[in-house]
Amino acid sequence: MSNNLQKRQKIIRQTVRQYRRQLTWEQQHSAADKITQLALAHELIRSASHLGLFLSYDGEINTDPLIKNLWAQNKKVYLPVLHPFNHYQLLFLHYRPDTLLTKNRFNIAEPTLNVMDVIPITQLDVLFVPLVAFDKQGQRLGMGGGFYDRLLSNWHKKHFYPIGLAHDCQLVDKIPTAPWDIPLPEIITPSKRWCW
Ligand SMILES: Nc1nc2c(c(=O)[nH]1)N(C=O)[C@@H](CNc1ccc(C(=O)N[C@@H](CCC(=O)O)C(=O)O)cc1)CN2
Ligand SMILES: Nc1ncnc2c1ncn2[C@@H]1O[C@H](COP(=O)(O)OP(=O)(O)OP(=O)(O)O)[C@@H](O)[C@H]1O
Repeated sequence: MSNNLQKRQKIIRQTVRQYRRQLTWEQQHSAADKITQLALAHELIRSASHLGLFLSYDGEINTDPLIKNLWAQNKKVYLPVLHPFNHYQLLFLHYRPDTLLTKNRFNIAEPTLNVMDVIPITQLDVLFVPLVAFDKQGQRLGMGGGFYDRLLSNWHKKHFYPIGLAHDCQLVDKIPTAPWDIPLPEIITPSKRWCW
């Protein structure tokens, strides 16, 4: 990757993560409420049984209310867990109200690894994708680990439908992209559903 591209991406990450952290408790609460309502009214999500979510950190939109509503509808929720050996891979584990959580090396809560709870990514119907910034073309910039880029490559052939979740303040003019950056077909923010 060119140094210049990395630098531009780093500046966007720093700026937008700062915006996110500055959101007040009230703004966070209202944002979580709005994306939960938008998601629950979404046809594809209504018909999905197996959904990949993530547990929020560093100012990301709070997914707890959405997860609780999905559980109440008897849907199965899965969370990403860092692969123990393969540093760039995520596993998805079944998340239930009584699941034990531990902190991973990034300090993000994740289910304790138990192979019995792992689901092949191809069995997910919907994959909610975290992101740091997005633009009006649907390009996303993540935390920089390349985890979701790898999952999203050829997503059309993998059965699941990816949906980004973000605050409105995460929209930027243009994300400088690398060849492996995969645009999302949809991003839900508190104010609207962005579809491409
Ligand atoms: N909620 C949530 N879970 C997620 C992701 C995410 O973006 N959001 N990920 C999406 O891929 C994966 C974790 N990816 C990450 C990639 C890099 C850093 C990172 O650079 N963190 C530190 C610095 C490094 C460190 O502490 O060792 C930082 O905050 O700057 C964090 C997470 C899996 N789980
Ligand atoms: N499909 C891929 N195949 C091989 N390497 C990849 C792929 N996607 C990303 N990478 C590698 O991962 C690194 C990080 O990628 P990038 O900065 O685009 O991550 P990100 O989109 O911000 O993070 P994430 O996807 O985890 O949210 C890149 O420098 C690249 O080396």
